Amino acid sequence: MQSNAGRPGARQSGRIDGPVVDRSALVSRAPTPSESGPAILRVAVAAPLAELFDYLPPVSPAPVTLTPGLRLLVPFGRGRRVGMLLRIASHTEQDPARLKRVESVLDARPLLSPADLRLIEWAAAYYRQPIGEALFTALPARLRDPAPVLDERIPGIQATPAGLTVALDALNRAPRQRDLLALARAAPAGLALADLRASQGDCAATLRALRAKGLIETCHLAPGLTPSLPPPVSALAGPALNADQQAAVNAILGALGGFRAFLLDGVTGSGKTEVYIRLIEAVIAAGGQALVVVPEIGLTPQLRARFIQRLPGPVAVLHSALNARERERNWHRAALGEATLVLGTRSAVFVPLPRLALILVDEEHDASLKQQEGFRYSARDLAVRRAQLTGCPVVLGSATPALETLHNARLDRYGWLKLPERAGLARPPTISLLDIRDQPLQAGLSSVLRADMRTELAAGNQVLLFLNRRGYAPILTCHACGWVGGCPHCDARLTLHLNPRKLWCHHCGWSQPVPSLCPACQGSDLRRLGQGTERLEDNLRPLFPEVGIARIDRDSTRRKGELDRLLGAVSRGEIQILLGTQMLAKGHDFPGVTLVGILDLDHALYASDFRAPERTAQLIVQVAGRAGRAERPGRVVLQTRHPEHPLLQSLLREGYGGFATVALGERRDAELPPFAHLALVRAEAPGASEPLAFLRAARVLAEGLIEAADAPGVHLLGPIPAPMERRAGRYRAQLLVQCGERSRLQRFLAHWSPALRGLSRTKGLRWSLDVDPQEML
Ligand SMILES: Nc1ncnc2c1ncn2[C@@H]1O[C@H](COP(=O)(O)OP(=O)(O)OP(=O)(O)O)[C@@H](O)[C@H]1O
Ligand SMILES: [Zn+2]
Repeated sequence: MQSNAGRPGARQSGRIDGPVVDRSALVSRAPTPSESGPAILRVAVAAPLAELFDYLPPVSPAPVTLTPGLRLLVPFGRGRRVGMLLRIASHTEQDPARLKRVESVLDARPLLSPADLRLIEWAAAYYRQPIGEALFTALPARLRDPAPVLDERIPGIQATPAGLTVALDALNRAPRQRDLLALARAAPAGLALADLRASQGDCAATLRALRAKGLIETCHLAPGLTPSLPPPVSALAGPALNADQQAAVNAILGALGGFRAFLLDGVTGSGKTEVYIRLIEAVIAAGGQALVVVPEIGLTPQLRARFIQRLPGPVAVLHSALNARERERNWHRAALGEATLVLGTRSAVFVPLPRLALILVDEEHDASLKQQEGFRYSARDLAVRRAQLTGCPVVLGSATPALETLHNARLDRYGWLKLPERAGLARPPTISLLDIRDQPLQAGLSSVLRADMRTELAAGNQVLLFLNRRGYAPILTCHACGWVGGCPHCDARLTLHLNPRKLWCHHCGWSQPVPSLCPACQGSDLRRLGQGTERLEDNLRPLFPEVGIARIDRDSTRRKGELDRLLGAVSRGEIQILLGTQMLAKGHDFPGVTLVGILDLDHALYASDFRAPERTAQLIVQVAGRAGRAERPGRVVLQTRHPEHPLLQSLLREGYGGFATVALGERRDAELPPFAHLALVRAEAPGASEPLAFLRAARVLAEGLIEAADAPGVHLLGPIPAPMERRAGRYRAQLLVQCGERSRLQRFLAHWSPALRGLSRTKGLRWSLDVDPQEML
């Protein structure tokens, strides 16, 4: 029997090939409990297991009161595992004599509060994910190991006795040193280095100089005591808000203190970020903490700088460019209530915030807010749930809201705040379609677009070219026999890259040398078909030899700090032509860009995923939105061979709102989200038949359960092979579950997902359950 069997409220969830429950974990050599009945500790173990496990308290008295949210080291199977204490009970379903004891308590105080635990438990239940997996996904990665939390003292500097007494005027010839010393003197308990860097920029050399003079020394600050620094010297006050911005700010401020969800529906360049900053200012001034969640790519240095420069710190930033220690330290500063603002990607939605008063989700339509592996949660949807549990407002901001979000706004579930106009003097860009059928192209650019580029560059403006395909050429083929370089592990072609030179699979990462002769017929006429960003860059240089050109895509920004460097060069005007993939599409504010060229999006117009039109429309509007963000008006030229395509026509005539109305109508007719709710089971195995066989069995199981779960109206579609059937050497298939009512779907999944775990599997078969899937691949 499993440790939580029969426990009221026990949760089960689907899991991927996790270890089976090891019953030996429960066989105990521990001392017999006392007569009075011991406390039973219910623990979630850091493993993909849905069950909670019961343990006895540790033998030696714990250094702290046992409270939910503490990490424990527990015997498990033949080894030990880190777990988290979730509940303290007075009895167990197990034979108490067989329970093992907790070995030790790892933390001095709970890492998660009851409210944090509630959110994570809710998420694990909703997404049918093992609780241990969900919990430890929400914590900094290092805490999966029995390591103690980081030394919480924060490295900083403080003035020495000499530094406190020296006359500041003595430093007049070194004004930076004088200013930093003045800051240090004003903070007798010391200044956190991280805050100093955030507020003053890189000041390592100045600090070294001051230290050499014996005026400052390094120190460690206790958390919770770091003073907030004044905003940096360079900071400017924000612009006066326009009427729409002010109305949005007022509506949201009026909702503080209780739950309410808002859609901030503001066209590109309408000043949504400015609205966020005013809201956060108010929250901080009232002693609260704010949480801002942004997509992977959205956390650009520019956005970080805007928040950090305008708001009194400390700001805890959480993104993938930080190393694990920096992330963990920022996590603690948030959890201890010290950071007033947390700015982070997806997993920031779980960061503990004792005084949380406002949640903002920027670019809420972005697909990267949904985690696509392991614990498959939507950070946007969890942000709304968290706001509800916390009793605070949540604001979802976008120029191209997800159809789900627009639907909620139309039904009045969300307050709908609109910023229909660009802020300041900026006007909306004009968009034109350019029919390139029969047009001679150079570097993929029509003569019209090239002429437009010359005009803008001559006027001292910047040009942005968007091409959503990285590498040199998507196809390498033999002109004699028709051989095409394909991935040996995927149903996909290999992309030719020249820097470094290789044939590369964008789906599984496989790469191989570029052949000089055709591997099939030994012919020597190998041709490169099509154009990726690498080739576009090469082709542009001879066409525009005079100007600075920068390419921004995943390859060109792989090195740490490279994206910052390139974006810096753009904003200083050292770059005139900026080309790249969708990394360029979002969030950037390039005031000098007046012309945007969209080179080739035609393939996206005919993609099979039901969300493809929505994503394509969002991409076009977002890319177009990079044009004309300051005084100079912007133009967008979209090259296409399908100028009559309805999506392009509706976008052009009626903008994103018009497109969305049509798209929502189509979703209603097809009974797709937001008019129905989906769950997707994916299975993959080394052979083609196994995943389909597993999913057929899953379907039979489901058909038998729909009635038992009292979930009529749950429909099963499939199984079918995935659109790309073979990937990384494995065959993939999927089974879709659809239901008009979310609660019914949940009821069905509650029965089905534990049953799925009992299905027999062939060796090497893996499966996963994705609730509210975003990608159907
Ligand atoms: N009230 C205002 N008056 C003048 N300028 C403003 C005002 N509000 C914002 N701006 C400026 O307008 C520009 C665009 O603002 P912001 O980047 O906040 O827009 P956004 O809506 O977040 O854009 P996007 O969704 O396209 O990323 C910025 O340079 C910002 O400083
Ligand atoms: Zn591959």
